[in-house]
Amino acid sequence: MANQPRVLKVVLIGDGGVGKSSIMNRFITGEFDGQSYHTIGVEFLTKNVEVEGKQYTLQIWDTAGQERFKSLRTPFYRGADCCMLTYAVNDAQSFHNLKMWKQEFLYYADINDDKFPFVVLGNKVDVYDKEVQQSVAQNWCRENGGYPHIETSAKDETNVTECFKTAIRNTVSAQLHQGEASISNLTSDTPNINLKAMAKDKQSCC
Ligand SMILES: Nc1nc2c(ncn2[C@@H]2O[C@H](COP(=O)(O)OP(=O)(O)OP(=O)(O)O)[C@@H](O)[C@H]2O)c(=O)[nH]1
Repeated sequence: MANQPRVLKVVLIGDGGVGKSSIMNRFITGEFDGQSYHTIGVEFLTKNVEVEGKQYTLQIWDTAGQERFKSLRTPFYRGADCCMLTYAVNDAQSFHNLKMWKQEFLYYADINDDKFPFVVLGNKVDVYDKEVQQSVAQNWCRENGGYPHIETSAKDETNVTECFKTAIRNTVSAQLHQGEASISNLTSDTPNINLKAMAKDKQSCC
């Protein structure tokens, strides 16, 4: 059981057309399709990934970004371990909409915790008509919760594997901190149990 890969549910959200499906497909199949097909509802694929000597099964949920599919995508936010807020670097509006996406996710995932492990992706970094500078996006991430920010290209494969590995590291670290925070809330008269070690064990189970 200890060697079973840990399953992590990662949800990709962001405006229609920013490249969510392309990022997922590039990561899973290694291929890129220049055609545009709007996702209807959600699709999910899995992939086993090793990070720092540990095995994870990433369950990647690609959601439809178009407003008309809102009711189809939001039921799938619950139970997410991590959320990738995605914009396209050549589409400033998709970057401005990240705040709305974050709120939608927290509301429908029923999460109050602002420390939820979001990762922000600026996709299509291969294009020449960049509208969102990296420093601007990094500032937004810093001011909105200290989220990792990664510029990706599903087209030329820039940082595609790296962004999912960052998602894993960030999720594991956030869950570990949550475990430690709940431990520190317990009274100190539990002397015979190493609670911190238990929280760490929990990371490698299920
Ligand atoms: N230049 C470039 N184009 C990309 C990149 N990623 C995706 N595209 C193109 O952008 C378009 C939209 O990509 P999708 O992956 O369908 O976007 P999406 O975010 O899944 O869109 P919805 O399903 O509507 O939410 C397609 O024509 C892709 O080929 C990229 O990294 N660089």
